[in-house]
Amino acid sequence: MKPIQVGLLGIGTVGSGVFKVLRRNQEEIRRRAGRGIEITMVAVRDVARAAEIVGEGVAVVSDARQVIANPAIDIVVELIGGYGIAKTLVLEAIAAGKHVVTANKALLAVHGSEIFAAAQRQGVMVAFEAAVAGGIPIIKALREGLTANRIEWIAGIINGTTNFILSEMRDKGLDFAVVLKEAQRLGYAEADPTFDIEGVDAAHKVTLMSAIAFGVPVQFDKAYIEGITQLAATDIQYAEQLGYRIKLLGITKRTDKGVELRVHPSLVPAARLIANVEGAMNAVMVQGDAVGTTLYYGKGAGSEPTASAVIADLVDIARLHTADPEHRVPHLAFQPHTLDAAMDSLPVLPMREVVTAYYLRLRVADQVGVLAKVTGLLAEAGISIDAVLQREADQVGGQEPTSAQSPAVPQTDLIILTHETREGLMDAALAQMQQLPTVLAPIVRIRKEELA
Ligand SMILES: NC(=O)C1=CN([C@@H]2O[C@H](COP(=O)(O)OP(=O)(O)OC[C@H]3O[C@@H](n4cnc5c(N)ncnc54)[C@H](O)[C@@H]3O)[C@@H](O)[C@H]2O)C=CC1
Ligand SMILES: N[C@@H](CC=O)C(=O)O
Repeated sequence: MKPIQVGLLGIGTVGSGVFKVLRRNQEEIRRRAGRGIEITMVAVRDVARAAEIVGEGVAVVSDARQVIANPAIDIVVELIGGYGIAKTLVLEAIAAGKHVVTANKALLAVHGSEIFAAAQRQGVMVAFEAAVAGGIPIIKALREGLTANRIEWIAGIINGTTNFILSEMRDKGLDFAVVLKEAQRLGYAEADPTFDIEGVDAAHKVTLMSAIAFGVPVQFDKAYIEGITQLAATDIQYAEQLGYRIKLLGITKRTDKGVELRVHPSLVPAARLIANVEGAMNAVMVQGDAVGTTLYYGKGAGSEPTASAVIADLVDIARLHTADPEHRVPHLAFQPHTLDAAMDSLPVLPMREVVTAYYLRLRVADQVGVLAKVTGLLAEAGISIDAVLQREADQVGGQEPTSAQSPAVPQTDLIILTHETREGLMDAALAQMQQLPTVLAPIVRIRKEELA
């Protein structure tokens, strides 16, 4: 059988990895796919540089539309990134009857419904294993391996840049800005690192997993997103003293009222495997009713790890493209006509309806009765306390007094762990606590997940 012909749009970090791995492992890949898979055309901004990577025998062009228009190309691989030109090109490739592989989580999280619907109409596949957790085959696991299960929840470390930053801040006591620069130097961070550190990249990924897990459309606009830029080294150290690590988690959970879809820093018990995922590594926990808890671990970014996922998609398409479209694995795991109806019974919940536990840190005046006032307000709100810790304000260092603080007032940090409560109740209690004259700085609130 003649080889499948692939056109690459973009040959940067991921594209060059795809090219190298496909060439290095071509014989094994051919035996798996049942036919060869060859990159025959590449579109890129810097044609001369790309020509050096691909060598002779591969056409390198600067206009991506030449790839899409080439009738010999069976699969278009979009590795440009972003929502702009990438969206136009993906839709044009679909309209031209090409199968598409993409690593672009931003594009699919925001415009997935439109893109999957267009692909459905054209009878082509849009494969995106590399879009979530890089080299970890989590899309395949959720869509196929766990297909017997009613998925209960997913919690993942799905952004390598932020996990690297949190690990380095904890281990080496380094500042946020220093570690971010290093993450950029190592190629983990997105072109605009704001997406990484503000939690947007993780929200793109958890949005895709949520849709596949619960059979609902992709709904990035309803995700709650909080990054790590406000996180103080003080809290990382207090969490450690209490037996927890702070991780940026992407969480999606099925509840009686709907689906939680959120990204924020979370305290996780230090004994959990996921709490020990360090550096730029990713890990995803999935809880299914039949299988129980499963954990998937590996490299979530980088040239060859991400290429591994892109090529797995190419092999899938090589195997499946001759099947009737209705006999292929649905893009979002569930049959497309069922997605909108499921949204009615499983709406994405507003953050005030989310139920979770909390870590609170209050910088307070070290006076008689302060603790009683604070715990009294929590009790009035019906919020149960799990543990209280008091530490001298300068004991872990790292926090300057705010302008509201008088250096003459002895200060202390109250650290409170609560049991689970509704976020709306916690918001109201925090607003009241913040009004107390003995509370000297903005209260720190970090959510806490037991993940058991
Ligand atoms: N770098 C990583 O580790 C991972 C990246 N991804 C995703 O993979 C995609 C690609 O990422 P990278 O390879 O890191 O990006 P990159 O910035 O290294 O490469 C982008 C490539 O697109 C080309 N390009 C830009 N505009 C173009 C246009 N109009 N026509 C043709 N080519 C054009 C550039 O010349 C470059 O070759 C993004 O969606 C990213 O989010 C996903 C997982 C991991
Ligand atoms: N910037 C991302 C790269 C992969 O998606 C990350 O840090 O995980």
